[in-house]
Amino acid sequence: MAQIIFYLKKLHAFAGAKLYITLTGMIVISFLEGIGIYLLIPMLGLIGVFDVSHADVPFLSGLISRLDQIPERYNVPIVLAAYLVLIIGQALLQRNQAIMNIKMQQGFIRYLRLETYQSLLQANWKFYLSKRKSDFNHILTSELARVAQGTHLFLRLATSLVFTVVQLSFAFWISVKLTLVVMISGALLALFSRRFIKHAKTLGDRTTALSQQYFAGVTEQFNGIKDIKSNRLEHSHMAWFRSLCSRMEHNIVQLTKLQSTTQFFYSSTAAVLIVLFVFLSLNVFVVRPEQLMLIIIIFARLWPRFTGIQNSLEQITTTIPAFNSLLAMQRECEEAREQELLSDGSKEAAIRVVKGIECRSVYFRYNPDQAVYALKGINLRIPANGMTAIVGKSGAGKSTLIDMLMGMILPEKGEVIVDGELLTREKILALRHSISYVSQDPFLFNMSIRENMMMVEPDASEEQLWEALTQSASDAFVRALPQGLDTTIGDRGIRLSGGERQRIVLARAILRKPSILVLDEATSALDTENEAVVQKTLERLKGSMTVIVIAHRLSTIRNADQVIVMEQGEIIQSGGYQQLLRETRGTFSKLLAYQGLVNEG
Ligand SMILES: Nc1ncnc2c1ncn2[C@@H]1O[C@H](COP(=O)(O)OP(=O)(O)OP(=O)(O)O)[C@@H](O)[C@H]1O
Repeated sequence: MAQIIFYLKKLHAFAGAKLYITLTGMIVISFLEGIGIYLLIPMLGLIGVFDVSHADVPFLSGLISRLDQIPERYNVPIVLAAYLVLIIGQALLQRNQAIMNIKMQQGFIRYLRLETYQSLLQANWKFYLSKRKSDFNHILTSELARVAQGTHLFLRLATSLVFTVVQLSFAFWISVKLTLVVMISGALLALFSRRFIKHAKTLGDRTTALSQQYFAGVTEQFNGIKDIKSNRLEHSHMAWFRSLCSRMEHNIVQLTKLQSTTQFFYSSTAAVLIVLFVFLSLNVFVVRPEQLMLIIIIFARLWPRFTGIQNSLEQITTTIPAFNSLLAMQRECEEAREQELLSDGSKEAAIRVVKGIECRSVYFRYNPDQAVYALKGINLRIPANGMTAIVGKSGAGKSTLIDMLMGMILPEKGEVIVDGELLTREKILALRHSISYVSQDPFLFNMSIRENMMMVEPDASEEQLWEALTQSASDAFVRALPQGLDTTIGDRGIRLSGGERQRIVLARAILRKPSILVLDEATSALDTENEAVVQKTLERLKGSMTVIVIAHRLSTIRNADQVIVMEQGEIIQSGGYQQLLRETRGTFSKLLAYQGLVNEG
């Protein structure tokens, strides 16, 4: 309930006055609907179904006596015209209401989407380390829609309640005893159907869990489709998918069964009650036929409302898990917030590193509950405008160290110092603004090469673009593409090879003229010839920017001013390339020996 109120407040903040207009509209429509039915009585009276001229029905008898004063020939047209105006007016209102409603609902979905997306973008890297990508897809698609639907259902429920209260008052006015019978029966049924609502909650939880599994599974499957196909794992994956789909189908059928069962109970009880009513009215309470007619009409209006309320409650209950997941995700994002995305797009000024970056006794663990440290007692100095290479076996902690230097993660113990000043949360973004990072599996947007590059440097000239492409050894292959720089790449365009993608991303990184260029295995897919070009470029760049390189292929780092060798989260060797080469017993020499590079030093 608390979650629904939280989102209702959000809806209120988003929709403002529109919310009240919609709610009022919903209530007015309900009223008109009620009056329309009420008008049936004089109409029936006029056509002589029964005599209502002396009817002891509140409001109606007054209306009828007024009709009596008008010449009889006008009575039928007046009542029929009133009925027409009412029903057409109501239909028109309903039309506008439906449009307004959907506008508000869709607007609210957009608002939630933007808010959630922004919270996600504002969260720090550590938050992402603990999440699956599919969780974000799931939240932003299915769960968000369910939350908006739940909020909408809640509004419908609120108007239903208002309408029910109004109708109940009418009914009380006509006959207290009979209305009490309806109410008590309704209350008993509501009590009885509590277990249905509980069951609905369980099914709702299961729906969330299953759709989360579905999203995660499908995303992972298609990420790994090459492995699946090349290893002939199609059958086992199909079996997994089939079983998940069956469970989802079963869950939905269960939900519908539950809803239909409640519907059945309400309809059957309605029939039993109507029979009981007619019997009691005629034999025990001795009610006039017009009154009985009205009571039955009101009852027929009221009972579906009870069913509707029950139904809405069940449906709202099934959406509560979605409310929980969205709220939990937003709260986590809030806790992990490292920045505020400003609507005018402004960012903090980039800082240029002039002296260097230092780590002093830095410790870091991915999981504070485990004893294993990914970084242990790291002491190092990365001089500005030089090239530092980080090497070591897989899992040694190289990427973690780079993340620390880029301010993506913060030390558990120890300090990171940039140009003599402690790297605090406040300075992280300014530091990152001065970094270009190229990963092993670089990311390119599904647009042209030009657009991909200009994204980081919107004012770049044609000359600057080509210069960056030349420096990353990409100029020749880009020229050979059908539309050169304007060729679309990615899923909808030309598919580039791993090495080509790496070079384009490297060009993009260089174009930005960062203060620090970080290459995390960024040249792993290049052939020897292209790698030599990139090496020369790095050699040239290092005078004007700080270059940090992780490389498994040690030939890449021959020009490094400093090499840092890591093992199990610690720095076990460091120094110039040539110096480490001379330390024949050191790990670096061994790594070189594995790659047959000892004599090439
Ligand atoms: N997101 C994470 N959650 C938990 N542990 C992690 C995470 N990322 C890395 N680790 C652990 O931290 C240690 C260091 O990993 P890191 O990725 O820094 O190594 P690396 O030297 O870059 O390896 P590689 O060369 O294979 O990329 C490893 O033991 C790894 O299992």
